[in-house]
Amino acid sequence: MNSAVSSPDIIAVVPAAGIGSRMQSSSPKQYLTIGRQTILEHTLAPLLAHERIGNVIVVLSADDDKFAALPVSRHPEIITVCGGGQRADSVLAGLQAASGARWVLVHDAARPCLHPDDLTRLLAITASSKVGGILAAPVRDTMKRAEAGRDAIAHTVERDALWHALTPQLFPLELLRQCLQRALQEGATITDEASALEYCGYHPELVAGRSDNIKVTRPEDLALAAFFLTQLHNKESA
Ligand SMILES: Nc1ccn([C@@H]2O[C@H](COP(=O)(O)OP(=O)(O)OP(=O)(O)O)[C@@H](O)[C@H]2O)c(=O)n1
Ligand SMILES: C[C@](O)(CO)[C@H](O)COP(=O)(O)O
Repeated sequence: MNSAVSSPDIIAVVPAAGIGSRMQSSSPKQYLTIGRQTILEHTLAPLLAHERIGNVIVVLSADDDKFAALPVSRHPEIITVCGGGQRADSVLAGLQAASGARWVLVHDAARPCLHPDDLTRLLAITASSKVGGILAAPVRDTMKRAEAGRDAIAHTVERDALWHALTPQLFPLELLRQCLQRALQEGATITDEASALEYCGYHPELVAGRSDNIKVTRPEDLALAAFFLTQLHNKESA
């Protein structure tokens, strides 16, 4: 336990209200299992274990009947709220239940392979940043823009300074709440929290993160996530 931390100054929001349609599975992907735990349990573990993170707000779909059966649902730091139609609506619902912390960390339920070193490096920006930032991975492939309406190359996209946005994403709680509310009210397309701040004119920091912090999205991602989690747990127990 780090004695320098007097009390948690970060609250976490975990959007877990999706249906996982691209996963083509019978149950929402956050409840698929890797080893002995669901993807959601793997995702929650490092957040609940971090001394700077207090409550973890898990955003569930209104008809979720699985979370309550998980032991983690009884953790004293867990709060649950109902999500909305889009991920951004779910995150905003989570923010409406967030209080008592200066910072909010938003992390996809579908990203179970978060490395503790990445979490630590992201949290370190609170010492210097007033805007916040995100874990991100520099693009490694040549990127192509398709022609409208057809799978043919229109042109190559300049990949210098091009990054994959990951999660967690970390922002001052009130700033994110205000930016997300305004962006959604004004009909902006918001696919991550940083895009709400960008919409309002801010430039969040990019914190280079590991490319094995994958979002389980398609069927082939499950085996990859299982491999990465095995690597992570072997390292932690070494
Ligand atoms: N209305 C929504 C949609 C998504 N999410 C969450 O946002 C994260 C990232 O979204 P994505 O990977 O797109 O998950 P799904 O929307 O479930 O997947 P799909 O788009 O394939 O249906 C997931 O943890 C998902 O549970 C959410 O809380 N509320
Ligand atoms: C938030 C995110 O994971 C950053 O890459 C991504 O935008 C989520 O997109 P999705 O279509 O909701 O999975």
